[in-house]
Amino acid sequence: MAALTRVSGSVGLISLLNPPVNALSAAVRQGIVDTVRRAVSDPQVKSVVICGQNGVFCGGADIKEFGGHMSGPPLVPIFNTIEAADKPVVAAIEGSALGGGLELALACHYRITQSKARLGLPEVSLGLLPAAGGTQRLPRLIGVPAALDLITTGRHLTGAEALKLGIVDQVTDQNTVEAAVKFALSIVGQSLESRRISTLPCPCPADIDAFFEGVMQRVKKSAHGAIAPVACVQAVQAAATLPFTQGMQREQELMATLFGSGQARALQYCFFSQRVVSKWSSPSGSRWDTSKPKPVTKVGVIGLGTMGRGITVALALAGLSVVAVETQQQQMMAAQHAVSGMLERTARRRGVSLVGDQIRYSVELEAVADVELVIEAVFEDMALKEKLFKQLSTLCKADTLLCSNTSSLDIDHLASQTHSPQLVVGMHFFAPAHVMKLLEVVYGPRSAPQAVATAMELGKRMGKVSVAVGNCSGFVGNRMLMPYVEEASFLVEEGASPEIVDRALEEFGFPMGVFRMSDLSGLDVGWKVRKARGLVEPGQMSRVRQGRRYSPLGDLLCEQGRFGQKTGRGWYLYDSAGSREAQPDPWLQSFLEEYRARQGLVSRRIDSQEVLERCLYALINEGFNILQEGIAAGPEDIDMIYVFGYGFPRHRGGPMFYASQVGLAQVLQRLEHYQQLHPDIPHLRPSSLLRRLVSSGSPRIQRWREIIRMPHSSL
Ligand SMILES: CCCCCC/C=C/CC(=O)SCCNC(=O)CCNC(=O)[C@H](O)C(C)(C)COP(=O)(O)OP(=O)(O)OC[C@H]1O[C@@H](n2cnc3c(N)ncnc32)[C@H](O)[C@@H]1OP(=O)(O)O
Repeated sequence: MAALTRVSGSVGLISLLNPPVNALSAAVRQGIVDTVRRAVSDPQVKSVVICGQNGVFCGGADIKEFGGHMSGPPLVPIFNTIEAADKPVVAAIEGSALGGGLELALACHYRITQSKARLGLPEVSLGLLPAAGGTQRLPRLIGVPAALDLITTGRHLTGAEALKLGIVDQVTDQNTVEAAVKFALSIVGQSLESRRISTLPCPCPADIDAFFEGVMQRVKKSAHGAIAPVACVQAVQAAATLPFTQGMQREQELMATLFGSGQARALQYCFFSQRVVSKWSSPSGSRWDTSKPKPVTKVGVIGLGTMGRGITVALALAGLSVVAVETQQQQMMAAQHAVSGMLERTARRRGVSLVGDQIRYSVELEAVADVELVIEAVFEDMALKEKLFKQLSTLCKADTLLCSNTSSLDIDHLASQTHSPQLVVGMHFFAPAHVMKLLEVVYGPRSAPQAVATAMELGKRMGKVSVAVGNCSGFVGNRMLMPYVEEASFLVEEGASPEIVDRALEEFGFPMGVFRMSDLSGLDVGWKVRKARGLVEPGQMSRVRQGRRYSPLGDLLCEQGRFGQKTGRGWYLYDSAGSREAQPDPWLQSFLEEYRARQGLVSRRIDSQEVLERCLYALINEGFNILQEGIAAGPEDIDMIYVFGYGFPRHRGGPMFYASQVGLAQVLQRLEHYQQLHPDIPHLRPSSLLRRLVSSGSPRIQRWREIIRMPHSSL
């Protein structure tokens, strides 16, 4: 798991051998212990280089080991031994040096890196902190503010950025290991005193207490209840205020509280789930590993409203040629202007340079005749989309993939308008499309495996987490959102205020509660959908529609012109149209009182437990229905959709993982309880899959797929 060879006469070359990322498994750690001992005691070895096999230095601790019993030598003494060695040790960083991988490099006396290598301490995104000395060595090397930024965000740096910050000593575009060996030969005999980071003083800001107080406030605010970022700050504070050995003790104590936490389990589940969803499969038997994506270089985007603009930017940033079509000249010009600005801002933020002339604008649909894939992003109007798909099917090349960005309309129906329904899939982006990481790829029963594979691959090229899902109204994300949003409105009818509902959800970890989110996206959006479904009865207050409970509150607000932030009034009051500062609205309070009185509803006190249970369990219950119907292949798919598309707190793992943490029997029992109280709300009726899982002993979430696939009686 680690090999020692002697190269260039006197350099001991230690290679980590654990593909694909040379994670520090027990065997690798033992390998490092053995090879370092041999290299240090071999009189013919004058200096040492540590590298990783296959162009990757080290992806950090082996995350797969975290769930079980940890055995093998611990990292901290290994790294201390390396640092204390009396022969120079040089890290040769290629590919990645992340987490424990970077901590290993920090224990070495010198670091040489490939310019494109990725370096970072991403432990915080796994619910942990860099507990093999990372929180103590990095601040000593680059100063407290820069170390705090890297450790609390977990962001990756390129080799070139790492050089600027002083994390590495040299960057090369040549063979990194050869450069490191050459360097190792050149430093034999030099003093190592100043190279042992643990012995360096920690460069600190002037008023250290005030500094950490400010940092802690900012970190807590953006953590939304995640505990790891807070522990990271505490650990770095220890580096700034304590000697190294005591700082290390503090690091270990903080790590101990994080390591066994539910949040760490949830975040590590997210890490693996993100990879699971890329290995998609569909009920027709098509799969990621047997379906080859079609090469795509040129994409057409039709409709340059908010979504079309964002999609155009995302495609261009991924290096694709884009033909952007908007039928009205004036709207096209406005879109062109907006896209240029978005591209410039995003490129600046990401530190990438723009490639010119990637986007061609046109008012003619024929402009997309030679593209390999079209993404339609026109209004959510089935008649308009039908017409467009018919036209595209005639004018595009016979093998062009036709994709729709619809958020809820029937993909099969759109496919049926074309000559080649197998080439039609949904590509459902989330606003703003160049920022949000989620892409729902929607397949129908006739979609070709290659069409799904191509859309998934295109999403990946755009840096998205692509999740393949089946076709149904609202697909996965919006279908589950309906009961969640409806429950929130029912709670307000029953006595809660929008503030009470939002506070409970925000304390749970959502960046915004239902009502603040609705005000941001516009109440008219849901109004339009409800109208299309025949649910809206203007001026009417009836609370039963289409045979089930309905809340007309949202419709009544829209009828008053209260569309949310854009009109300065919605569920909240804003200083002016477009302002973001939500204030409780006394008008809304009296409106609700009057509404309840007219409905004969007696307002009652609703606590945050009820808010969370009714909103979240209704959402989760719909998730179980979706799994049962095979619309999502597994709970990981749903969880990644909610984490990346709907702001579900990542440290809760996603709704299905959260349900597994709460306990499926508990979720079932509470749903049964609420269903008894509200028999007119169908989405509180427990899903039969939930019942089946509970009667199977509530297995671990990783086993749900087996149970879902098992034949069962519907009784
Ligand atoms: C109580 C004391 C305990 C002490 C514990 C000490 C703590 C140490 C802290 C750590 O080091 S935690 C780990 C920190 N490292 C990371 O977070 C890196 C995670 N990996 C990545 O970001 C990426 O994988 C990569 C390294 C940048 C490579 O990306 P790429 O896109 O090239 O490949 P992937 O598809 O992501 O990964 C390929 C394959 O490898 C698996 N994998 C990656 N990293 C790890 C890892 N650290 N441990 C175990 N497995 C890892 C990944 O799951 C993929 O597997 P698959 O089966 O092919 O899907």
